[in-house]
Amino acid sequence: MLKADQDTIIALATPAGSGAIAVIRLSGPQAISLVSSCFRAASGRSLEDCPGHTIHLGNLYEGKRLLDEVLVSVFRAPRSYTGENVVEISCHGSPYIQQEILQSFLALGCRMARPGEFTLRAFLHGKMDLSQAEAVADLIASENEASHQIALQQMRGGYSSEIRDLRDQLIHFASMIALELDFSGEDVEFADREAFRELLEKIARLLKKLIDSFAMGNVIKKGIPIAIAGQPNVGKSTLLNALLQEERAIVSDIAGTTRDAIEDEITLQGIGFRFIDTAGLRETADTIESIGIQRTYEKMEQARVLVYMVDSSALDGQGLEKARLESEALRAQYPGKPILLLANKKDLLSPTRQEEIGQALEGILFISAKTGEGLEELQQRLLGFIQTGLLRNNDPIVSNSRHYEALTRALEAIHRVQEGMAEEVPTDLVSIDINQALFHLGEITGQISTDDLLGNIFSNFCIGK
Ligand SMILES: Nc1nc2c(c(=O)[nH]1)N(C=O)[C@@H](CNc1ccc(C(=O)N[C@@H](CCC(=O)O)C(=O)O)cc1)CN2
Ligand SMILES: Nc1nc2c(ncn2[C@@H]2O[C@H](COP(=O)(O)OP(=O)(O)OP(=O)(O)O)[C@@H](O)[C@H]2O)c(=O)[nH]1
Ligand SMILES: [Mg+2]
Repeated sequence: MLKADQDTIIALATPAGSGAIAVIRLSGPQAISLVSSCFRAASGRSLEDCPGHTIHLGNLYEGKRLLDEVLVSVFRAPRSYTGENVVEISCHGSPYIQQEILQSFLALGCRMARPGEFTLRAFLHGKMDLSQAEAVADLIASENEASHQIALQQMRGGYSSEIRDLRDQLIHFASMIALELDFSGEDVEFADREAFRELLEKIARLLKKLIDSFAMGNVIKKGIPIAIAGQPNVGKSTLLNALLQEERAIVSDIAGTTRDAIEDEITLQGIGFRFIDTAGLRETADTIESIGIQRTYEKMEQARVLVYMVDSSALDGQGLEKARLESEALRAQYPGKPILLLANKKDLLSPTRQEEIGQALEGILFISAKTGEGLEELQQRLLGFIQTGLLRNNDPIVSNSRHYEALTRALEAIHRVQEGMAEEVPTDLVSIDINQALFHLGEITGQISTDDLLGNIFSNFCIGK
């Protein structure tokens, strides 16, 4: 079913609905001849005779009926996106015209493309490897600069060429070792053990680097989670609303207003941040509130950055000491997690009081969620926590969980090979692990794939891609 078969497929490449222009794309052996048979070019030339990568103005007909005046782009196999003959029809963007054109080609023997089928064909014709094809879907889905950068980098080859290269070298050793096994009676060594060890070392280093990048890649793709926690009534929900510029969470002067975590995303300087407003932390007999508080702890656990808010207008001497202890407890509980101490309700504070609090709680940031004062500085501090440098340098970042899985398995197999060699395990056993590593590396680039896997990946694409 997933073979690059002889069908000519068709789909709307632009979003459904009306627009200035819509693009209908055909791919397959008959694409050019089918369009040619119902297109009359203004130049008088036939599409059949024109070279690839050319555009033609003309009229499109269904039988004798004029459908639209269109621009037709012709790509000839193998120089096209899919590697097949491709024709793109740019028509006027009315849903009616789009449907009429689609219908007329279906009647002529085209078939509607399945989701991702154009890109699947590009993969099957060797126009791109599997990780590049997956990046096409990520690119379309990316909504901020950071995830766009990652997808674009992966689509242009990313880490897959490096993986392919190391895999090829590993195949070389695998075949040398297989040769040794063929001569098992004699004591011969075709594979240079020292060079092999170096290669394994190199592969393990690359895999580890890629695996480590996933934590960041995943977070960037989904938005960096930032939990806003603190006691009831300090102004957490007011802050969420202020950041989102929308009345997302209920605000009231009743302590315990927020019962369940509420989250939403905004983009700051190209990076998606997911802010999570939580139920205020306190001892409570209320069952529902205590479930909410339980959830607060879960969200604090999952967050990349913790914002801990206090109500600065309510901090007397005792409160100040309590806030200091709380912040220390948090640092002990979440070691390594950036924690930002926020003093809210600055608008209610006298400058001298602010100074006293600032001295007692080092690094605390004063804001007023109500007036918006200090929010700019808050966003700057949050951005500072996330190494923006990571987007500037060109180190590849893995954001695809299928790749993460395969990389992890491949590294495990490489480690087993390394151990096996160190312990002088019989060569035939070591070669099983080498093959495992080859398998998992090949899964990433698609050098090894099954119809099931491909079906799974491409069915998540949109139709027309
Ligand atoms: N109109 C249109 N815009 C589009 C696409 C498309 O298919 N059609 N793309 C689709 O996603 C992207 C561009 N990707 C493309 C990639 C390769 C080729 C292509 O014709 N490749 C040939 C020739 C290369 C060359 O001239 O050197 C080839 O690879 O052999 C076309 C589009 C984004 N914009
Ligand atoms: N003056 C002043 N009042 C504020 C400020 N921020 C919040 N408030 C008020 O403080 C009260 C509590 O605000 P919320 O945002 O509901 O507090 P919360 O931390 O979400 O409370 P819980 O959901 O109960 O945990 C409301 O009456 C807000 O209007 C501020 O910066 N200045
Ligand atoms: Mg609240």
